[in-house]
Amino acid sequence: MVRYRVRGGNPLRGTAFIQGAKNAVLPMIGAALLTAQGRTVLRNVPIIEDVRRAVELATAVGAGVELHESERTLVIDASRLHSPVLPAQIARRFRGSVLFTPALLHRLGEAIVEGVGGCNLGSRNLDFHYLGYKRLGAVVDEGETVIHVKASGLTGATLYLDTPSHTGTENLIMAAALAKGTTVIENAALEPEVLDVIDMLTKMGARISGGGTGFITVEGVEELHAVEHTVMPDRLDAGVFAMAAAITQGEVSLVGTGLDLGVVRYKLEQMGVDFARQGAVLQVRCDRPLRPINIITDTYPGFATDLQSPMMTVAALADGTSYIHERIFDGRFALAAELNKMGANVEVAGSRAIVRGATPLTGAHVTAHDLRSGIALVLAGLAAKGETVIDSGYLIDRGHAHLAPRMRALGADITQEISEP
Ligand SMILES: CC(=O)N[C@H]1[C@@H](OP(=O)(O)OP(=O)(O)OC[C@H]2O[C@@H](n3ccc(=O)[nH]c3=O)[C@H](O)[C@@H]2O)O[C@H](CO)[C@@H](O)[C@@H]1O
Ligand SMILES: C=C(OP(=O)(O)O)C(=O)O
Repeated sequence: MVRYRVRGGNPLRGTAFIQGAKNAVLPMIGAALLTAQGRTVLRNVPIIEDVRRAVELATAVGAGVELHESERTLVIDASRLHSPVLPAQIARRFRGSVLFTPALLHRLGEAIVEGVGGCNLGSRNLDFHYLGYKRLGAVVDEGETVIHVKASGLTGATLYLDTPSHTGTENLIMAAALAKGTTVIENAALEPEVLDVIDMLTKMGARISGGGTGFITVEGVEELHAVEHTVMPDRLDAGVFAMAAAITQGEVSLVGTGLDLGVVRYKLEQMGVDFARQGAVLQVRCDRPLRPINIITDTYPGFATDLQSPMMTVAALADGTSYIHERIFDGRFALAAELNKMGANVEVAGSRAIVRGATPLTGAHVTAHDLRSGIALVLAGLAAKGETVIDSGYLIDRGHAHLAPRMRALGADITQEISEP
């Protein structure tokens, strides 16, 4: 049992070190399993619970994995994969487990998926993944709980995604990388993390073009080799630290090479937050009352759904009425009721939320329902009067590394408590 305890009121000041991206490192661990040739080294690995689960899962299928925590480095030897089973007790704890399927298919001719976890955000289908594998020549047997994918070799095909699924795109690229012939993926995801995965696969010897255009072409190759790759910075972690500076009327320098906050920066600027790029450092400060905002979540380069919850907290502290339209997931407003316990005024109607601010927030006992609602409650706690206790903190640790010490270094009063269940 993990619980966060936050006492609000301190402005955050100092330097925040942004971690490597969760949504890039997980497919990269999957990609490392595609090759039997040598050992893969991943640098700038975020030490988050999802990475620990991915290490357990890679070990369960036969990879030798060393996680060097203080060096933030993973060394993966996938030369001796022996089990096609993604065991339920590990796979159901994180979404990234779905990204192991292509490697098992190529290396062992089958993948037995006993479950896929991830944030509880309403429907999270995987039909694009399985339809894509079928088009490439796999046989997919979708049982009640277990999915069995089999293939004695994949062949390139034209694939189309109804919506540009993030992990769907990554999985189909990995499946196509070692297929015979050419695969075209239409309506592919444009997220920077997908492009980082393409970079790594290209270094491994894959032939991929069109990344970032929505139309990806993959020319299958015979084999891939192990490489060293540095995981890109986590723009969601960076967004959270920028918001923490904004709501506490603080000033924080974000350190993480090449950070681009895109639309999140522009939205925060509209709310009155100042950003200044100083070479490789992005400085964020706020010394005025926040203005309300309208947000519509979308796939990249739209406003990331994963920052919608933290932004709801910021909106609750802004002076006026903000409107949020969630367009990616049909169940991503569990935060509203928790924020309302703290004094916010959030009204939800279907996929839209109206946030009437600014209401003073008061510490309360609240629950994280998913990773991003959890971190949004941490933000609320930083701005609230008194103490906020956030339960189900494991969900926060799925995606944010060393959260309490990194925030304490900026002056926040936050502790993480771990107890036996
Ligand atoms: C590990 C990882 O990278 N997770 C990210 C990834 O999740 P994930 O890759 O699961 O998200 P997707 O982009 O696939 O899903 C987006 C939407 O498409 C729908 N869909 C998706 C696939 C499919 O086969 N059929 C289908 O209908 C889903 O139900 C959902 O409504 O992208 C999400 C959207 O940016 C982020 O919130 C997650 O942090
Ligand atoms: C939805 C998220 O993650 P996952 O896809 O890993 O559940 C998230 O990071 O907010």
